Amino acid sequence: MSFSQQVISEIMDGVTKRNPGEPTFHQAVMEVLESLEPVIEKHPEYADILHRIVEPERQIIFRVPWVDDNGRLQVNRGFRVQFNSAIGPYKGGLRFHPSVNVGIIKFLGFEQIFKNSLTGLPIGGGKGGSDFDPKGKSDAEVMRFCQSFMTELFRHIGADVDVPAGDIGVGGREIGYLYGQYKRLTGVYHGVLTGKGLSYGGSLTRTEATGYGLVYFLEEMLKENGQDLANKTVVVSGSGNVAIYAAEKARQLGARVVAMSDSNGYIFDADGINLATIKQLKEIERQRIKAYVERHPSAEYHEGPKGIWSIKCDIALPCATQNEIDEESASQLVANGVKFVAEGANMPSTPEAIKVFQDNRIPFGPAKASNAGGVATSALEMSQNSMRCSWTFEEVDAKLKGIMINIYRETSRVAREYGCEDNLVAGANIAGFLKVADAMMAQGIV
Ligand SMILES: NC(=O)C1=CN([C@@H]2O[C@H](COP(=O)(O)OP(=O)(O)OC[C@H]3O[C@@H](n4cnc5c(N)ncnc54)[C@H](O)[C@@H]3O)[C@@H](O)[C@H]2O)C=CC1
Ligand SMILES: O=C(O)CCC(=O)C(=O)O
Repeated sequence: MSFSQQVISEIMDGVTKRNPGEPTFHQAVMEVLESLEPVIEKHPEYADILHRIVEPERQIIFRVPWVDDNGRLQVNRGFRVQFNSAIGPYKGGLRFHPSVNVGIIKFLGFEQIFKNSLTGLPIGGGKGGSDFDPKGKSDAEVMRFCQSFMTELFRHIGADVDVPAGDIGVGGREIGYLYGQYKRLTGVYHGVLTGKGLSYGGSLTRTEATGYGLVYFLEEMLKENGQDLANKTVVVSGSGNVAIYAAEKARQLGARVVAMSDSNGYIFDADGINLATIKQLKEIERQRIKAYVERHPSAEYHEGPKGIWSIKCDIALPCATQNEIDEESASQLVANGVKFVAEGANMPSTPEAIKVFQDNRIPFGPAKASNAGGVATSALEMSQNSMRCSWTFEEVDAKLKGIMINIYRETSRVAREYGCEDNLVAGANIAGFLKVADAMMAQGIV
């Protein structure tokens, strides 16, 4: 066993023992550590950093009591994991979903360290959320929950300390309620959350940023292979914030998006999905995707989200949730001739699925790089808040595009430098790590 393999195996053993029952966290750490083998071989001095980087600086777990519309007491659990502040204030979204537990928040917070570093902007890594399910709740219930959640969270965050944003189940409505309560508790009007409404400090383009950024990244991947999006058939899983705006940008660039999904099932529309209908159903009516076929009878609805990967396409953009593409789905995509895959969701492909894509030489954009446009634009929102100014849509969009092109180029350059040509997973993990590791070294053992 080489020195680097020994270090990695020792750290992985420690992570598994110290964090029992947290398989997604183990999965996220394993992927990064494996990528870092050539780095530790070349620079053994980084070995000590690895021991520290897998341990969050702080984990906050709290009770969130609230009263439902029937006057009954409900109690949820809240989380904020402040993972790494070496290069800037903790930054990362809040997820409200019944599946949330500390392991899920730790996997997301860990990924966020490297993603945020890749943006080139001064933001550290963090993530939070709750096992609260906003689905089926009234606006008043969501408001009371958000107010209670912030009543504890406010003492741990700040514009230069920790700046949360949205993720699954947390969109403009939730950010508004959270911000209102923060302001009420502190009396301070500053950029403590991103994804805010445009009338109270939000940035133009933040809503579109993750999806648009994903497609800007994809465009660079295509360009590198002498191709573009015109007339390509695209499958996008999910139908939330990331999926909708990835589909919108892909369509603007000439592609045909034929399928989208939610946690219940998927729709296939050979004419191309009508995004106005999806926005109406998901952003306004908060309905299931099944309702699409009532408005577009020539489209098909199928129960179960996984079947979406059996649709023949040139490009697959998983934009729903973690581990949604397993080995079987990846093999199905490859057998049906998929040519490019880029991740919009966080860790949507299992390690086995990634291996299938890589073994078949399918260009593969890993989440940390390809979905970094959302958090990058959040950092641009923080800059605008600090400067007390608002940039135009075009200005923010141009900066976002520049950042995504840069992430693609840097990721492929670093992959080449470390002998992993064309492996963007390795490139993203190494490039993201090096900046944070150098900052940690410079700041001493803290
Ligand atoms: N919102 C953002 O700016 C960013 C989000 N992400 C990631 O993107 C993914 C999606 O997040 P958002 O779009 O913000 O959330 P969202 O809450 O707006 O939408 C999530 C969508 O995924 C669907 N879904 C959930 N489980 C599913 C499954 N198993 N199969 C198919 N669909 C499923 C839901 O029905 C919903 O339509 C998550 O992995 C999130 O962590 C990553 C970077 C930034
Ligand atoms: O905009 C942000 O701060 C959060 C984005 C996020 O949660 C993510 O990149 O996964």
